[in-house]
Amino acid sequence: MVLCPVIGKLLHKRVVLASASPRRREILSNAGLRFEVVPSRFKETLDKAAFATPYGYAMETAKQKALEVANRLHQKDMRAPDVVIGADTIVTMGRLILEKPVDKQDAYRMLSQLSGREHSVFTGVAIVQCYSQDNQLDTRVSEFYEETMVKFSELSADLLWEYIHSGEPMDKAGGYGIQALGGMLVEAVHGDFLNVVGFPLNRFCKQLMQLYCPPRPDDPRRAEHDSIPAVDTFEDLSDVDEGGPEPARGDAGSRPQKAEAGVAGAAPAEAEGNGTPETLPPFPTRLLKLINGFKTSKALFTACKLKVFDLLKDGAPQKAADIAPKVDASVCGTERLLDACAALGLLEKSEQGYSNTEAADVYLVSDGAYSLHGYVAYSSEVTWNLFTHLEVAVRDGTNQNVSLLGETAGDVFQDVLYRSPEARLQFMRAMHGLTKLSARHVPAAFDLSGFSSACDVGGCTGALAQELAREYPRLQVTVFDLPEVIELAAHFRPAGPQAAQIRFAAGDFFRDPLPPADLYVLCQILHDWADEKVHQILGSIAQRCKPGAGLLLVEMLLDEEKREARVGLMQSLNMLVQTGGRERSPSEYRRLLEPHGFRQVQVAHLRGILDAMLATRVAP
Ligand SMILES: C[S@@+](CC[C@H](N)C(=O)[O-])C[C@H]1O[C@@H](n2cnc3c(N)ncnc32)[C@H](O)[C@@H]1O
Repeated sequence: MVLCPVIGKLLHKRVVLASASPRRREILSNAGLRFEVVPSRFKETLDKAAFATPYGYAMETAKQKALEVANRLHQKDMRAPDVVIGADTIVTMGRLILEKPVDKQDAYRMLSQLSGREHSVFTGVAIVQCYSQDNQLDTRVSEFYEETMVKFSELSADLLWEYIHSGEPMDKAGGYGIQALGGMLVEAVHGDFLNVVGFPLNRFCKQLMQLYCPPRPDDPRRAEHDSIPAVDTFEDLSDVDEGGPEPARGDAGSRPQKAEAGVAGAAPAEAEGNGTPETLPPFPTRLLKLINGFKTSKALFTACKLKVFDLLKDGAPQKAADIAPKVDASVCGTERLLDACAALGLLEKSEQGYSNTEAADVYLVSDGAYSLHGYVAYSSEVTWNLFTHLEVAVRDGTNQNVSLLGETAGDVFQDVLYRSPEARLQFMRAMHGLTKLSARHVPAAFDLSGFSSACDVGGCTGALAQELAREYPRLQVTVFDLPEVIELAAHFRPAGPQAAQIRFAAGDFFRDPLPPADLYVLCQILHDWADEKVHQILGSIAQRCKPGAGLLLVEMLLDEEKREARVGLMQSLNMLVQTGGRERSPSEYRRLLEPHGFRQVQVAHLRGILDAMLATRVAP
């Protein structure tokens, strides 16, 4: 039986408790919550002196514990749990914070301080709601604390030592466990008993309710049901607003002292001056994140440019002062950049210094098999600059290469992206890293085993060709691209057995005949061009195709209403500023394909950022 209906509704979600505490596990299981236990690896090393209040420290520790688990699970599974719960319990005497004793002497010191006196037990709790979109983890953190006053009897030294030798104090904040032998030390408890055990269940349920079904200010049931309303007052558990937790706001009405509690949704407040209740809008967490998003990108770009991740690869942690001279930067600037990277989950920070996260080791070092370093460099040096002209691009509907280069830009590839061998190689590195990662599910999206030869038109470094060859060992793939690209493609040739299946051919798909094949592939080609040029490319392919030939399109597919495919819609803006092309929906592609005899279109929405469509050439 589940008394709190919110807990009942959480049964359909993946809930994770980021704590190894058997007591917390028991309290939450007894409440009917179903969850996995993934103990946090966050080290409880926050500087207590940096917090104005002890409960501020407990809440922050709880939050960091939960976020560490959310990030880890997201990185591991590329899918976050729905909710991660973190908690941290501390015992305080005045401003002194007592955590777990480090040894028996420490336990004795703590317990004798508590003897005959009243102390506070605070548990900070963080409820982290996770949203994975486009492989990005988005979190909404709601946090609160509960305080319980506990009074100990006068305790003799003998009694304390006897208790300490029982072994019970060692893993418990303040050195005692109220639910077991330690209960004998306690004379009085004022407040939530379970909070002292380690988890304030009652307050947790209230917080869940505020998160998932915030009461409307004019709802009469609000007054009748202080904490647990009847089931029918619950709305859908899906997000009720785009705003995040409301910081520094007290619970409406009852307990204003718990000012840090995060509250999603509007809460009534007194309008200044006239005492009229008004509704405060939810705190715009996501909006602020959007406003500040460019800072995040640039911090990552800068760390890559300085080769911070290369420096830390597979090595011992290093301090900012050691890293700064090696990357030719100031210590104060380096420290801030490293802290920012740690906060973004790109680095780990410990007492020994900074080290790479697993993701940084795989994706952000410059020489890894799955490195995105080239894509980061291109984003920082080309895309970033073009986006500074987004307003003009939007006003004029044109790409901004002229603004960037300060001269008349002709063909986007031949005159702009390939204006120098360095620029060309930079673009190719960017494409290679991104395509190798994002096109890996493409070969298995459809059964292509009936085809014996493929031509990857505009195949660049052969990143997709390598994947196709791996999946279909009998397939021969020709990578067709401009001569200047083919010239540099050797930098990217695979060493494995697929190498023999892949050959490279130079040419211009607007002018030259394409190599023969029974499957033509266009990966991130059509999005570079406006419809007129797309028809030229498709016309040229159709000319070479016999009935039954296949055409595999690999692109970011937009949803038909152009509402949801956030990464694709951003990419469509990107195509506007960079090439004048666009991303399209499946039906827009169908309309382009049909006049060229490509029918029976199948669509596969793949994991990652690219999708695929397979069309068959029918008899004219
Ligand atoms: C956006 S990239 C895509 C590369 C590759 N298909 C991938 O997904 O990684 C566009 C490719 O089209 C090639 N390209 C552009 N214009 C071309 C032309 N006229 N003839 C042949 N290839 C061309 C470029 O050199 C580049 O490799």
